[in-house]
Amino acid sequence: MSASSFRLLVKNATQVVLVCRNGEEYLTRDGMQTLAVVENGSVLIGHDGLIKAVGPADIIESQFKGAKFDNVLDASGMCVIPGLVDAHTHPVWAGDRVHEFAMKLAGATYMEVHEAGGGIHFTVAHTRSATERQLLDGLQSRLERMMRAGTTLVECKSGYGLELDTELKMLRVINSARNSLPIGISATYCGAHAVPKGKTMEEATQDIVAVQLPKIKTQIASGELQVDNIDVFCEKGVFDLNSTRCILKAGKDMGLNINFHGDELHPMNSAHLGAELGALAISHLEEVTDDGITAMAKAKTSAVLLPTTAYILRLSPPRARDMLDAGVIVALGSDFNPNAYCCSMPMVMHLACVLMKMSMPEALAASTINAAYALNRSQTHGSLEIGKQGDLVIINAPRWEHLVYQFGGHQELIRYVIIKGEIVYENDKFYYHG
Ligand SMILES: N=CN[C@@H](CCC(=O)O)C(=O)O
Ligand SMILES: [Zn+2]
Repeated sequence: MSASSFRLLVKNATQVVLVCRNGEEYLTRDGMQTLAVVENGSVLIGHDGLIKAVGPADIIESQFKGAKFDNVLDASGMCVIPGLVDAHTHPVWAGDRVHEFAMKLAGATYMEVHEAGGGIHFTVAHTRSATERQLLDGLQSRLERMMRAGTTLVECKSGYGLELDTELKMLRVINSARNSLPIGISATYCGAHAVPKGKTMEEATQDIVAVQLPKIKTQIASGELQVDNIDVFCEKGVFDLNSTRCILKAGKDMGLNINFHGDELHPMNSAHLGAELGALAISHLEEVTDDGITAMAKAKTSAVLLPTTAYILRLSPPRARDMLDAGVIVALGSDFNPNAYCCSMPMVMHLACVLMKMSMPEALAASTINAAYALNRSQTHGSLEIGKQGDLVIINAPRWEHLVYQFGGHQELIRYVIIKGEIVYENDKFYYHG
């Protein structure tokens, strides 16, 4: 091959986990059992940030003899996996809720706290009065923390404003983070995260459909905002099925992907609604019915499961095995929010394995290709294949499964995080205890 130049060569990794190798948009149960892995492999990333070659180290070495590389990382003894994708977070807010964690540990339920004016309402009050700069500072440090834990693409929701100005403020903050940090962002408008104090559900629905969405549409058209998805918290005492349908349809009509909270605390028929509307994803699903599972499998509506929430709220975990057996596309998310303060997808994968009985390959596929599918990004993210974005995590361990197995050990295990072929995090304090 003629001499050419590239941004990054990662060579001689003990394992390169491709996840899949045939351009799959997602994996269902059978495809998740044995992920595509190259032993002693290399990955080459071009100046455009895209993967140019991935495969056995000796083949890549001879194929690219004489080529120039801006950067070469010798990954001998280490493993490479695709950058992790976190398909569900609420990272823009002010005011922590550590006091509510104490209440919940003492026995209060999520809805008891919410109905007493705490929970989302507490965060809404603090987020409304925070400045855009304060919110951006908080968001940036949370996203950097996620990046250090291996996340390279993350879904970020608004939803602590519940009125036009604050929802727009949150979406602008997400936009600024997109422009100032290397991490990939999928932005979600979640103005229907709760019914604001002083309004009925019907009034809140009307405000979203007639006031908030049209304004957001104008700002998307003018290029002021980039918004990818629409979300509603479809739950008893929050938004019922009809209001949810009305809001999601209005969002879909303006080109947003439907990606909403459903069947979390009560069976709401959210899964049927998502399938009916062609939703790309429904999150939570702790209370989904068997029929709902069947409907999601048929519609290829992915299930974004959030083991941190079930763990913290001591709920029965979502039925991942039943969903996988029925052919549902299962993805994972951290659900980072003031209730579930977890920025780490490796910890989410561990919880998914232990609490939801997923295998480690299933958990990795759910945190890469399937999470990318939930965000409509699996053409560009979620696996190490030629032409996809060069987002990688290099783990200082001889098998990739250590990242899941060593619960809370990701900070020591992750050696490099790479986005578009650039090192965005280098850990020089790494070590490996076998
Ligand atoms: N369930 C609704 N929304 C969030 C919690 C948000 C909050 O409590 O602030 C969730 O996905 O867990
Ligand atoms: Zn959520």
